Amino acid sequence: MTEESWGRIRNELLKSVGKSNFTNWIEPLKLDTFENGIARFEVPTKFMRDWVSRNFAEQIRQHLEKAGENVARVEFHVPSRSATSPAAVTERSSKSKTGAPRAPDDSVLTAAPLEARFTFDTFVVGKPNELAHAAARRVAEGGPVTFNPLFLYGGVGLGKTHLMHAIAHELQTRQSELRVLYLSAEQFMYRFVQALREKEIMGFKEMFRSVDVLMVDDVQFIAGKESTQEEFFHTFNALVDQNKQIVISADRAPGEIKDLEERIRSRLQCGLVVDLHPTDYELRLGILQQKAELYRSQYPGLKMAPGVMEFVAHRITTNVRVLEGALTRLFAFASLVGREITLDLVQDCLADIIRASDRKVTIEEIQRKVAEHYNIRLADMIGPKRVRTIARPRQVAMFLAKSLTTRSLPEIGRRFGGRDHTTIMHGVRKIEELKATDSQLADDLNMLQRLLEA
Ligand SMILES: Nc1ncnc2c1ncn2[C@@H]1O[C@H](COP(=O)(O)OP(=O)(O)OP(=O)(O)O)[C@@H](O)[C@H]1O
Repeated sequence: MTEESWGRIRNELLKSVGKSNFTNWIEPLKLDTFENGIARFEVPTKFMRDWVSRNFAEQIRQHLEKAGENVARVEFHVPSRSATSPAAVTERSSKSKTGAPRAPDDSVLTAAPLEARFTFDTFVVGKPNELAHAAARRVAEGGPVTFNPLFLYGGVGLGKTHLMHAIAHELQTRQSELRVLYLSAEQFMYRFVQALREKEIMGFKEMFRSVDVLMVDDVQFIAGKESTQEEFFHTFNALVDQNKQIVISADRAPGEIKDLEERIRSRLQCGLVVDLHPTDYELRLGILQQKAELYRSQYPGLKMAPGVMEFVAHRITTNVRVLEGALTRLFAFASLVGREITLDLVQDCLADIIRASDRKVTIEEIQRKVAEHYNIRLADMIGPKRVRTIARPRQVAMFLAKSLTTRSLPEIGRRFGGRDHTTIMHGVRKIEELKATDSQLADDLNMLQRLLEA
């Protein structure tokens, strides 16, 4: 391949990766050699090497191939300073040319792959995560270090990893010369053990101490692992001394991680400790709406009945990962069977998830809260009176029993003084109809639902 044909290929790449990716990542590549089907490119920094090999190598290889070059793989290497470290490599398959599985180091694990969709743009902000989001944004601005470390914690699937990747993406865009290293605590340990085994501990130390931003996910993993903790401690101190930003995440607050050395615990508490709270209804709805937008473009023509998103946001409260999984399943299922996404379809398709995440609101609780709200006697909820002032709240309670519990209509009927399931169905429909036009009723329902969920 000549410089000239590489020039043409670059033009093609510009079209496929877009202007800003091209300027950031492709333009700085210098074709070094092209021999035996291996195209070697020079990249200015290690970080860039890892980034390009993770995100663009395959595209580059395909473009070369399209242009008629017989290319088995592309490699990137940093000249001079880091010439001794292995080049990041991407291959057509995970096997090496000899057919043997690749050793882990072949692909350079200096940073774990970043998930492209974990950006600030796709992160929905609500009350439960606004502080964590603001702190992450501040770090991502890349200005002078104001708190070190930033310690993000929260339960499973609440967005810790998403925020960390978002910081890395943002820093990358703003200051591509920064060396940002993101990895899980498990990978940290893995690399440490490997360095010990291969007597490359100096290289390990040098690598970790030369980054500008270090992000370690799931730090609770190193608890109880003595020598990894020790090494982590030294790395941490060395970076803080150089005023380099550190971002840490864990599933709980530093003080609550068992078997963590006291000196590490206190270091972790030194900066800003913020938690991601469990999601609330509004945040869940926001996340669902955002994801649904994406799916709508993927599955054009698929219809969704009103109230579906609200129902899912009410009923699936476990965590965002489960919420996303539910939506994925819903769209895939609906498109497979060619049906509109209705509440019935949701109940069919997500029954297991809904059951698992059921908050166990009881019908009795619903009756009590609704009676209190409308100022009627609890006994009248299940009694025979038909006056509107009692019948309407009773229907509201029926509606909530249907939407907030997994009880069947006959079962709900039994709890409402032995009424027939058709009566319950009538009540539920009535409220469904009314709430579309009666804003007072819609507000009442919202408030009651929130009360019952609290
Ligand atoms: N506020 C949010 N907006 C949009 N998506 C979100 C939000 N919070 C979480 N998610 C999504 O939920 C999923 C789980 O999030 P993530 O992997 O960041 O969780 P985590 O807190 O790191 O969980 P774990 O403790 O299991 O590692 C991801 O797909 C992420 O994009």
